Amino acid sequence: MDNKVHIFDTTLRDGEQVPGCQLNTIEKIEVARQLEKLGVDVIEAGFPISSPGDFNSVVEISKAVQNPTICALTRAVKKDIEVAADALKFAKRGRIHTGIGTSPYHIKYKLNSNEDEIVQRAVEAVKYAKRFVEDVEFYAEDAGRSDNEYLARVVEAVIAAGATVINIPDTTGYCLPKEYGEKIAYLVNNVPNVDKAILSTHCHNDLGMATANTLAGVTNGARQVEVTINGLGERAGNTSLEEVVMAMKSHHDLDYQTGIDTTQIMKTSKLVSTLMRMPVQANKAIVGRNAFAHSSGIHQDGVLKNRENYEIIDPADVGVKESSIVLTARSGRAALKHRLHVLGYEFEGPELDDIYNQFLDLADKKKDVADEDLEALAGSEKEKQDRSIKLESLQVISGSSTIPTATVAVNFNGDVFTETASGNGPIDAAFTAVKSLVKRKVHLEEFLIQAITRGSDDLGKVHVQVEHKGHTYYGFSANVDIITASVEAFLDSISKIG
Ligand SMILES: CC(=O)SCCNC(=O)CCNC(=O)[C@H](O)C(C)(C)COP(=O)(O)OP(=O)(O)OC[C@H]1O[C@@H](n2cnc3c(N)ncnc32)[C@H](O)[C@@H]1OP(=O)(O)O
Ligand SMILES: CC(C)C(=O)C(=O)O
Ligand SMILES: [Mg+2]
Repeated sequence: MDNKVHIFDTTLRDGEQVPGCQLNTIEKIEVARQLEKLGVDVIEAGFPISSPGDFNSVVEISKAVQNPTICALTRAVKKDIEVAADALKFAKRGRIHTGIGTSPYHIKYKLNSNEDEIVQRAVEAVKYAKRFVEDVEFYAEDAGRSDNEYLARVVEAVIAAGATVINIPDTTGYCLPKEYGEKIAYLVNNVPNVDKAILSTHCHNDLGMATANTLAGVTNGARQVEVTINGLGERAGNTSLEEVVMAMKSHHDLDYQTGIDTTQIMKTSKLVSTLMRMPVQANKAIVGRNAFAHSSGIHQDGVLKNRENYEIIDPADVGVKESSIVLTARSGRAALKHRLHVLGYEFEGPELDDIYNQFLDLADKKKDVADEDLEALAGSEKEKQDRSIKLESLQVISGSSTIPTATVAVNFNGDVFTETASGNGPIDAAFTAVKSLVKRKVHLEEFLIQAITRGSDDLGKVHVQVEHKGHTYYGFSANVDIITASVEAFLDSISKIG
């Protein structure tokens, strides 16, 4: 069997079903172009019958993207199929993805039907789609909870009707990896015409097993995986593209190939997160902020001796510049000594013990220790003063009928400078003022505001990530005033630039 695994990205369809993640056509084109750079084989661009906007997006993505196949979703309904075919008319390679539920739940309670009728509707839908396009994918919705024998009957019938790809969705994320793998194996072994089509996985993450199930599907014969960037998707999400691709790449022994340029992963993740306004959790595999950050002493010591002691992926392989070592009260001498060395200070033996103890005192009081804190500990004249950059005062004007304006006063080592700026919101205005005050070229890479509880009187926690001369710096603050917290976090990140 061919070891090429086709990557079918459904960020713009299943991912876009997430509340609050809807994108307009221009945004969808931007994502589609980035998915093309990433090297996906298929882009599921939308569900054209669902709204004029989604129809239009499929049309425009078909025009904008050349290499991937463009796929449009339908129910097993003639009108859906006609509209999908119309939306795909500009696609270089168009695919209609049609299907129907095959589990007892769906057949009886959702579709008010019976097994024989569902086979007939499935076959009719595939034949009808074939009138418009050569490439027809069939999904057996809720295949995860469908009886394998019945599923095999449906699959055989739709392949005979012309389906080129057969999607076996674990729609409710119910299956265990062994169970899902056995389902694929059952189809491989019991559908006589299975070699005429590609089997596809489409797993949901309700029990946190989407990636494991997808890989179980592949090892048992599936050669297309349906995935989304950052694992976005209905409810708990879909299998995340980055996890499956990197699992296959890391396990060379499996010998699977994809067309993905993995160095584009981080860029794609950030674009989707920003446009869909959906922050990536810090500990998300591959693309989370902490995925390549080492914060405890034993790990830091190990990584400094040999990166591979604690890293199974080279960060550069997924487009992350470098892994980071965060100095906290859980750090040890090795990490401190290394950072001091980078800053130009050499400490050994009792001197290192001494500065390490001072460092621990400071680290117990702070969340993480910045370079200038270390410089102060190391005795640099320049840094003997207090912390170098502090917010002195902040005043913002904002509202529905005014241009948001911010006046920010920042204390640089005792000297206070003030700047006023406007922006598309109060935070943008304040950040613009800060940027012109600090006179450093910083690029805001990530900005995340979170409320800990749900009350309107809650503290706003802000994380900021900025890039300066190829290096990344993190800032953090918490305040009941989210604009103040944002500016403080921004200044915190800037203050860490050496
Ligand atoms: C597992 C998935 O992710 S499936 C994709 C989910 N995505 C979406 O649903 C987004 C797009 N959906 C929509 O815009 C709308 O639901 C539409 C346009 C498809 C249909 O809208 P409406 O006609 O108002 O129907 P409504 O959404 O209320 O109900 C769905 C109908 O489709 C039927 N249906 C559901 N799936 C299928 C299917 N695969 N094939 C045939 N009929 C189906 C349901 O049984 C129901 O029919 P009924 O009204 O006769 O009981
Ligand atoms: C429409 C199908 C493919 C789906 O998203 C699912 O079953 O989860
Ligand atoms: Mg789905």
